[in-house]
Amino acid sequence: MITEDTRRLVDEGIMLPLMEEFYTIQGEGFHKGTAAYFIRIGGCDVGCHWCDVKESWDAGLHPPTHIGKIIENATAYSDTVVVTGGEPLTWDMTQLTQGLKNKGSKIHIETSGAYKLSGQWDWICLSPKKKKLPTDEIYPLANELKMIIFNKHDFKFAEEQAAKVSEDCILYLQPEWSKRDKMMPLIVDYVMKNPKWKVSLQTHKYLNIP
Ligand SMILES: C[S@@+](CC[C@H](N)C(=O)[O-])C[C@H]1O[C@@H](n2cnc3c(N)ncnc32)[C@H](O)[C@@H]1O
Ligand SMILES: Nc1nc2[nH]cc(C(=O)O)c2c(=O)[nH]1
Ligand code: SF4
Ligand SMILES: [Mg+2]
Repeated sequence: MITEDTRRLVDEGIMLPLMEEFYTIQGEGFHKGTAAYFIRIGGCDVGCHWCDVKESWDAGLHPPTHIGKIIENATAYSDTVVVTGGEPLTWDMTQLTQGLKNKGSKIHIETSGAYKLSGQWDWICLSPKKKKLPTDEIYPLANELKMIIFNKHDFKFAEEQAAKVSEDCILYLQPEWSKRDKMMPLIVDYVMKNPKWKVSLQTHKYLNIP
């Protein structure tokens, strides 16, 4: 049972439901290959049927954890921190990112952008989902757009989303993991015909690391 006090601290972003934290190599997108400390915050109701961390969805399963502890752990390992989930923007990220910034961390977020943007970010990886589109405010701020390709229609959705981000936003197509053998040849073909896009692979899954 969560007390009223804990609930208030979570609402204020002083505590967050922490699913897991781990030091690894960023596997995806622009920073792939870079060592980083990952903070996975529980809670997401976007509901992607192919989500590879469904265990994260129910915030109630993940212990409310003081951000001071999260920051202490992260900064002991790495100067680059990736905040992911779940959907991290379910929560107010102001306090967590301020605390990390005070310690000089480079702070990256992996987000669907479906909820109000909070926090200060050095790098925003926006991965829009059809079921709950990003808020208008996040598109111009995204540093990379990472579209997941599960079927052929996803190329059209990817183009619609690319039309909304800034000129300098780096565009990635990433195969949905279970469909990678089927979709990868289509992605290769698409990127050669439309070279504003780049391929992103979930390289950590090939490397067998978290
Ligand atoms: C698990 S999500 C968490 C962050 C946020 N909720 C989001 O969707 O961006 C982290 C990244 O993994 C991607 N992803 C999730 N399941 C995937 C799958 N089965 N295959 C490929 N990418 C996947 C998401 O699109 C997102 O870019
Ligand atoms: N190594 C590694 N790289 C990642 N990039 C994005 C991830 C995520 O789940 O947000 C992820 C992840 O879970 N592991
Ligand atoms: S938005 Fe992210 S965490 Fe939520 S279901 Fe989709 S991929 Fe999973
Ligand atoms: Mg992942």
